[in-house]
Amino acid sequence: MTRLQFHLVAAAGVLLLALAPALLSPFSITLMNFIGIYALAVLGLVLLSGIGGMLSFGQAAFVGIAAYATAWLTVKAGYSPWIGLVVGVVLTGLVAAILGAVTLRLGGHFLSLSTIAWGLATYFLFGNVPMLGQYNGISEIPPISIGGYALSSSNSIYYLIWVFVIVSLVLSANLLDSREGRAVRALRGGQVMTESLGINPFRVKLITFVIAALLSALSGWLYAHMSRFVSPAPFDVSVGILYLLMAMVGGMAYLSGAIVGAAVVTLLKNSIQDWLPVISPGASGQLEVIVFSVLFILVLQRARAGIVPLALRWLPRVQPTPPLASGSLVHRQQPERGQPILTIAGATRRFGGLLAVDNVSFEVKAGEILGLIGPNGAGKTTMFNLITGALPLNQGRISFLGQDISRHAQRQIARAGIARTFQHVKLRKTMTLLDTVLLGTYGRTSSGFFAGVLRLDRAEEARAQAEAMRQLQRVGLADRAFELAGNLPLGNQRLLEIARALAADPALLVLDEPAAGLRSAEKAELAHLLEALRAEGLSILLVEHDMDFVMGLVDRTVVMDFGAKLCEGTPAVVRSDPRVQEAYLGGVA
Ligand SMILES: Nc1ncnc2c1ncn2[C@@H]1O[C@H](COP(=O)(O)OP(=O)(O)OP(=O)(O)O)[C@@H](O)[C@H]1O
Repeated sequence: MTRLQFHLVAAAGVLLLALAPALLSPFSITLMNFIGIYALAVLGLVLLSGIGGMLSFGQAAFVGIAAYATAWLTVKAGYSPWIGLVVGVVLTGLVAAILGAVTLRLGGHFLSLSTIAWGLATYFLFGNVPMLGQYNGISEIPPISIGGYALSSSNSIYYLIWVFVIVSLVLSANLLDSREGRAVRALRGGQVMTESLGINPFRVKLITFVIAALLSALSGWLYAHMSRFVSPAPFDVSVGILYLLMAMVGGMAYLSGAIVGAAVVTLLKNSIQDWLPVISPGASGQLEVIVFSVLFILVLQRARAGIVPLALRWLPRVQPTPPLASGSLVHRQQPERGQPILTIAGATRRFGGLLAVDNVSFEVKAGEILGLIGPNGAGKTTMFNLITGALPLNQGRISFLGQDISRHAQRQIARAGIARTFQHVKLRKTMTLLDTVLLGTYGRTSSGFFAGVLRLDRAEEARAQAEAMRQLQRVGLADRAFELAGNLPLGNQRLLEIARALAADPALLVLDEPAAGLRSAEKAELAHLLEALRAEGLSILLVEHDMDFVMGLVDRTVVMDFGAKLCEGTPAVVRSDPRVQEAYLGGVA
């Protein structure tokens, strides 16, 4: 399907939505209103949990904060619902920023557990504060008015709800297709990967968390003025779980999954409410919970990815948008060949009583490939982690381009010009090759969330895309730019990681066992690429096990054993050193 056809289909969908009030019964429109209101909250959850990887059970609390804020302001203080919208959104954003700042550093399921805690706390707060009507809630909330026209009927508020849904969907899609959106998509790759790209994962998580809360706030505002009544029950943690179910049914990783999931679960809930009283009069409330619990488990077991990816398999693929590709990002002036660029002086790292790196000193010079080798447990990986900032030094000093980086965080080191790859490839499998390499340009570009959402970033994005295409060409993967990273064989995935690292325009490339797991043809291709990069003036530090690969490629080698530096020199010198033969080569030379 071409882009034009896709836009025509989308326009037809919007037209159908616009005609719905003329075609459907008022009851169906009320259901559609609920679907739209749920979809807004679920859209936030998709961004937060499905795409950003932060599982939240507490999204209903944010819906509630905005709903109560507008209810109180309009009923008790007599303000317009539009003031209620502004205050509701600001208040929800503030609460989310504070909660996020406190909880988002928690790893793994501790974050999810904390979302349950504040979900419950908010529910009890609503139910116990006399000003908020306690468990009776606040009633007689006025309808929203536009230019003196009150949106008091289902049909009239319908348009407002769906305008909010469509605008939020489009803006969220814009975000995901921008510099910061790619950072959100990278979060699931873990802290070490995101930091290695110069991204501050905590900041990205916090902003995503606030955006998700703001979408919930819009949902809460519309809910309050559509229902004209708020009470604690619709903002309970169980509703937060229902939102999660909607996201999972629709497709957690897809923005459109929010609408599909909200629609399927709302329609199902409605039909359950029709037939459960017939099966079991008097117990339908409890049975509904059981039916949804069973559904949740079934979805987890059978269709974890949701409906949207299933449907996408049958629908024609939309042609990828051609890269914007114009102009170029600023390139760094590479240091003069032969100048020391990385100096390690007396680096020491202990793990308890074990000296993993023991007073190691060496230099990497501009334009050379330096190999760091040693037998298993010699301390190479620890040394690698010290250089890239993944581990702090106990003693010693590391300087890069004359700057002391010993105490720098990983992302500062990345931004200073050291780009790395990983022994176990760290790629987001569902990102295209182009997007993967674009991630590498993060530290060289500056468009923020706001610019991304409003598409004010296109000029910079065009330069970044041109750069990403150039790096893909450099590693020989340009013709596969729109394929998914997960579909590549391991050898190509390693090349892709190198392209991503090169997109950061580093002065030093550090590679962690790049030949591990590669077939000999792939190794030859990799060696050829590294030689070409050296010829262009790039400096490379290679931590590698594969002796043939290292010795045929590097200018100099540093050998480590038992945490200490054993010797250093050209491959010929190192090969003939008896200490090395004894410790590592076992007489191979
Ligand atoms: N996080 C850690 N906690 C405790 N000990 C560690 C830790 N990381 C590494 N070590 C120990 O430090 C020593 C050096 O390990 P390191 O992984 O740096 O060696 P290596 O040369 O990279 O080995 P390999 O080639 O097997 O990866 C080993 O004895 C290892 O068990």
